[in-house]
Formats: sequence, C-alpha cells, structure tokens
Amino acid sequence: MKFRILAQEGFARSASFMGTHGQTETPCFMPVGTLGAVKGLTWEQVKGMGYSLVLANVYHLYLRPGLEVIEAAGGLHSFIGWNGLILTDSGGFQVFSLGRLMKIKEEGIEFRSHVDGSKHFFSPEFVVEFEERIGVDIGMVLDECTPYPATYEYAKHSMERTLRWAKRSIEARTTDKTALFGIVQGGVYEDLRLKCVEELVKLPFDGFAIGGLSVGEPKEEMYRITRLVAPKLPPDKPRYLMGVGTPEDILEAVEAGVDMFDCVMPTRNARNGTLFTSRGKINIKAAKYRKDFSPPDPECDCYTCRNFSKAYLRHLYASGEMNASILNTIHNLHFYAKLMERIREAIKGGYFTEFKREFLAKYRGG
Ligand SMILES: CNc1nc2cc3c(cc2[nH]1)N=C(N)NC3
Ligand SMILES: [Zn+2]
Repeated sequence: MKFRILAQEGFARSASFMGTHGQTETPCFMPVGTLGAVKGLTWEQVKGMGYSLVLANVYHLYLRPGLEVIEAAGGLHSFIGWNGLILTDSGGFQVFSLGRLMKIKEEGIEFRSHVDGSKHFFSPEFVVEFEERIGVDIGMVLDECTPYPATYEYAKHSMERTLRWAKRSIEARTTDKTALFGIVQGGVYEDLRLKCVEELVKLPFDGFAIGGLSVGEPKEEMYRITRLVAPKLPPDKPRYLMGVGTPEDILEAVEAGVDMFDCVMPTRNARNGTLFTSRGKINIKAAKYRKDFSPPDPECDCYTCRNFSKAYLRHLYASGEMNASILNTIHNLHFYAKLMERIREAIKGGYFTEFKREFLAKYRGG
C-alpha cells in the first residue's frame, strides 16, 4: 500500500492511495456495500460516479455467504464482481450494533448471528485471517467498540483491550497484499484517546481509524475528539473516521486532517426519501412536491436530476416503486462523490477554507 500526499492546506490534505486492486484519491467517501453490493445500484453505476473504494463487512460476509464460498470464488473481488478497492470493517461494531453480543472475553467476542441466532466467535487473529483470505485491499482490525455513554473506567478497560487486540492483529498478518488499519478507541476521554494513539502508532499499521464515534454522542463531542486525534496520527498514513457522516461532518473532519469516510446515510436515506442537495436535505415525500416539476437539485448534473422531477420521484416513492430507491440513491451517492471531488480540488487549489464556508452557507441557508 502506498500513500502519497499531493497537497496540504492546514491540516486538510489531498493524497493518493495505491492498494492491491488499484488506487483512489483522498479525501474520499466509501459507499457502503455491506453484503457485497451497494443497495439499488450496479457496480457500473457506482464506478461511473467516480468511486473506486467501497466498504463491506466481515460480520455480514462471514455469516452470508461465508468464507468457503468467497474463497471458492477466488476471493471477494471476483465473487462480487467489483474490480476497484475494497475495505472491510472487522465486525467489532456490527456485533455490538446488529449481532446479539454474547460475551467479550480477552480471547475475542462471542456473539449470536442476527440471521439465525447461531453462536459464533471472532478473535482478532481470525478477523485478520478472514480479511487476508478473501483478499480485501484494506482490513480493519477487531476492536472493542466502546458504547456511548461509557464511564471513564469502562472506556479505559475497553481501550486497553483494543490495544492488546491490535498487537495480536499485527502478529497475525501473513501478507502485505491486505493493508491493515488500527482503530483508536477511548470514548470521549481525551487522555484515553491520546494514550491509545501513543501506543497504536508504535505498531506497523498501514493506516489508522478513529473509532467509537458517531455512536450517539453529541456532534460537538465527535468534532472535539476528531480535532484532538486526527492531527496526532502519522501524517504519512491514511486517517479514517468510521461511520461519518453528513456533508457538514465530512467538511469539519477533512479540516481536521481526516482522509477517509464511510456512512450509510446517502444510501439508507435515499431509500426513505431523504435527498441531499446543495441547499440542504429535502424529503421527497412532502406534499409540497406534488406538482413541483423541478429537479431534486437544480445544481446537480446526475442522471436523476437531469431526467426527473421532484413530483415524479414523490410519486414513485408514494407508490412503493423500486425505481424510487434506485433514482434517489443515484442522486445521493452522486452528491457525495461530487462533494469529495470538490473538496480534493479545493485543497489542491489552496481554497478549501473558502470552499467549506461557501458550501455550508448555502447548505444551511436552504
Ligand atoms: C455509524 N457510526 C459508526 N461508528 C462506528 C465506529 C466503529 C465502526 C463502525 C462505526 N460506524 N467500526 C469499528 N470496527 N469500530 C468503530
Ligand atoms: Zn442529482
């Protein structure tokens, strides 16, 4: 894995990331393809929007279709038919948020499948092995996701276990074809976060993620921890803020030095009719759009905005048509791709601060 800084403005930077299956430029947003597909879109459409790095989940792929099928297919890229870069989250968060967590032990996490209730066990070593065997470009280590709120004591013990698991994950590596990223935990406690960074950066990770945020804490807390941690992570390696976020969150985090993002919002919100536009979010279900024959976002050049009106999209949604999800997802993911493209250009052009101010004025101004 190679990471080369192309331009810097304050803490914000634009870089190129080279992985086994190609390269991408950062700051970048990763569409969520949890089960090996971005819901409602073909890979041709995802690639056509300019995405070259997508996210999938070890927890889900392990349960369905399972390691045996993916390996028999020749790895995850050939199984799902995506020839760009793939990052997999480790399951740490998913077991906490989806699976029925049974027990956290020093050895690993015991959980029940949310699919059929069967019992399973993830160790840090197993997750690294799984990610290497399915051949992803970037694998996240198994971490203990400290919930919010958590007491200082709980966050401390949880962070210390995440550090012990990080060491075991590095030791479990057998190839550099799968880049491995460490995850910073420590709740909302600055000293725990800094202690975690201090220990984690001693390990030869290819990149570092800030975990344990966007888990229900107030926005200001998320920004405070991000601004504290991001600049302290190695400047020559990618920084990934997990599960984030809205256009505003992304701009704040880029300004703090974050390079990579993932969030279900553009895809999940699309399926429930919420569209991101240059003047803020709109909900296409609203009655006021019944005879509004203007596009979702007059400043957007996506297929949906070039061909369809709010009234039509509202009609599709109200009728439960499949195309409602497809057309709304095309717009939202295109909006995010465009935002990241304009962020990269702004950093390279040295006008990111102005871009952020102008974008947010319009986006919040409605
Ligand atoms: C949606 N918010 C969110 N916060 C996260 C935090 C983490 C994560 C995924 C997340 N998603 N994956 C991990 N392995 N650890 C931390
Ligand atoms: Zn559009």
